[in-house]
Amino acid sequence: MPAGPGAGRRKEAMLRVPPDPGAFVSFFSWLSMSVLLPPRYLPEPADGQAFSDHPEPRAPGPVGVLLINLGTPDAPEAGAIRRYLAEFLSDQRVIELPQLLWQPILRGAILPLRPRKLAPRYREIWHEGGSPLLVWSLAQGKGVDQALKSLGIQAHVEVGMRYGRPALDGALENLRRQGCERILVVPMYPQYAASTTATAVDAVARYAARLRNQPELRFIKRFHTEPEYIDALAGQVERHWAQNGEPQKLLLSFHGLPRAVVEKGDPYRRDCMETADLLAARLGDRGKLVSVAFQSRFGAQKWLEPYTEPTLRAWARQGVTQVDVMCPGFLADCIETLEEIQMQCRDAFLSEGGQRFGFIPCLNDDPQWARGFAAIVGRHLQGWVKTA
Ligand SMILES: C=CC1=C(C)c2cc3[nH]c(cc4nc(cc5[nH]c(cc1n2)c(C)c5CCC(=O)O)C(CCC(=O)O)=C4C)c(C)c3C=C
Ligand SMILES: [Fe+2]
Ligand SMILES: [Fe+2]
Repeated sequence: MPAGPGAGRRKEAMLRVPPDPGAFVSFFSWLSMSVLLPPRYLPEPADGQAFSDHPEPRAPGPVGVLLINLGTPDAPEAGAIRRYLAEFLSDQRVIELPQLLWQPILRGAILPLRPRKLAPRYREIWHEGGSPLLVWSLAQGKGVDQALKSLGIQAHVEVGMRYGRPALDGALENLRRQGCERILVVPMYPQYAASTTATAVDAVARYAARLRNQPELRFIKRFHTEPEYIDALAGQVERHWAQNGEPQKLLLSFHGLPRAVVEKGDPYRRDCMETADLLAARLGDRGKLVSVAFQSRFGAQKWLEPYTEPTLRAWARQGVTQVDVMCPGFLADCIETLEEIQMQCRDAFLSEGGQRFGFIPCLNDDPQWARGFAAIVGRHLQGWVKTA
């Protein structure tokens, strides 16, 4: 179609970026910080060669891999849970409301009540080494480290949490202290969501903004279509079925998101559906057992549907007696899988007449997944290290 006279103007209008309301706030922080204070950067390790005219040629430093997971409370107690939720739920990538409106609700209604309700639930799932999310994330970091070495890839692997400990900044400091000038950042979320992946990227960028000598950074956006991930999920399902028999239905339960953020362009739902299609195809004939639902609705607005627990209840009422549930969006078991699915959803399904509820664990310390994750990481290190 030939471009009409208004086409250029229309295109220009499409490209115009609306003003960022946050800029108003940044203006005041600029006024208070930059006008009065010089920039303050983190100290750099000195090698004494800064003024040398003939410096020793430097061998390229080691490569760092930073695995980032969500984070979890330090203890299964109301105080620790309150500190964790305060940080997590103050993130505007997670709750897309103006702070002026949201903070009174968070501080006045959620933080006084929810931690006390969550404490016994965390206690039920707590491991000797801490919160399961932490224990399994660290185990996965160790597994990836070993698997990279056995692929002949030399890299320092660190695990950092977006909220709580071990802190992301500390993990990045550890990598810098080990001389890593090239860092691959790997959010531990197979499916991209702004509330998980993008906030991890933002936090790394904020850390980098505090450095004079920035490392070279790469980011993995998502890896839900990588064959190693789908194979590891299929392996987990097949092992479960070999021990327990096949169910009538296999429900893939992903963490939910508010429907509105998907309508505004978050690709998360699509990533989840692609994951389900690939896993179903990988399971062959038994792929027809697969359905998808979304768990963990929070607040009053509509979240992604169908919801997990009502789906299981409805199936039981319709005469489905045997189901398995798996949570492919979580690499590590956590309160969402061990308590919400394995306990609450099991009770709901059995109370409606279901007879067998199977919970298929997350990939956790599965050695097949450690090798697969390392292979995915290795592909993103191409050009930085020798890869087979
Ligand atoms: C209220 C908004 C929330 C959004 C949006 C959200 C997205 C989201 N979360 C995960 C993964 C995890 N969430 C976990 C716990 C958790 N999530 C929310 C809220 C939102 N999540 C809350 C309030 C909590 C705390 C528990 C509760 O109060 O119910 C966890 C587990 C942490 C643990 O300690 O075990 C994970 C993991 C994803 C993947 C996601 C978006 C796709
Ligand atoms: Fe969540
Ligand atoms: Fe939840």
